[in-house]
Amino acid sequence: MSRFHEFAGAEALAEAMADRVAATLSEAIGARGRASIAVSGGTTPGRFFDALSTRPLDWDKVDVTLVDERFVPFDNPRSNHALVAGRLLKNAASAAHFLPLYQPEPTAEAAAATASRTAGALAAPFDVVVLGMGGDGHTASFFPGGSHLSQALDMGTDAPILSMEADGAGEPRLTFSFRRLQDARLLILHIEGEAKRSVLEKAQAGHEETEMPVRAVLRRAATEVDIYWAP
Ligand SMILES: O=C(O)[C@H](O)[C@@H](O)[C@H](O)[C@H](O)COP(=O)(O)O
Repeated sequence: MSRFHEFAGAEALAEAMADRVAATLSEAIGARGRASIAVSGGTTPGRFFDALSTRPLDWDKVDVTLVDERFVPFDNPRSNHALVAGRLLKNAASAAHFLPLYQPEPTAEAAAATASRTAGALAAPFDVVVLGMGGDGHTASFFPGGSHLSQALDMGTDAPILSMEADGAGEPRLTFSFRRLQDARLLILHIEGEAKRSVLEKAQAGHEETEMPVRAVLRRAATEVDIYWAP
């Protein structure tokens, strides 16, 4: 199930989504003393990060991590950590505690195992998960044809973080599993543009998850998905 939130433009979406996420994080801190959020990288979330970074809350009680990461170090322009450091972990949000997925290990598999003991050890469920979606219907690093796709989508998978390789992914990836993302207290899918709306409609019209892995989130996430969209 999902709820569709349409906005006139990207700025209005970013402000509304930042308000909703900030309220959820503050509520979590009030209820449990800390809050956790896993965010996606890519080109879509920048405005949202800028807006969220200004929201007044007890950021020193917020654990921030990534839904997925490219297997590259911080100084690589493809790094999602670098994106979050530059666009989110500033202003009020500079006080947040960030847990990276990338680890300086010889392989992505070894990095996934190490990250599973650090970022992956954050208490489940996340308070907030923000997903993006690619034109091929991937979300997180659940890519069609991915090397560990079935394991990543399997609710029986214990490992919180897995490596993933796929033709459409570029470098090897590190990704939280579907199981660790799907029950977030607030589960958002953030997409923008007409092309992505068409991809979403195609995903909603079918059921084969290996073809469009975002379908796993749309069809069987424990939490109802809040879809945020602007043209
Ligand atoms: O590491 C990543 O790239 C993201 O986590 C990925 O899942 C992203 O959300 C989609 O690929 C959409 O990316 P765009 O926002 O660039 O379209």
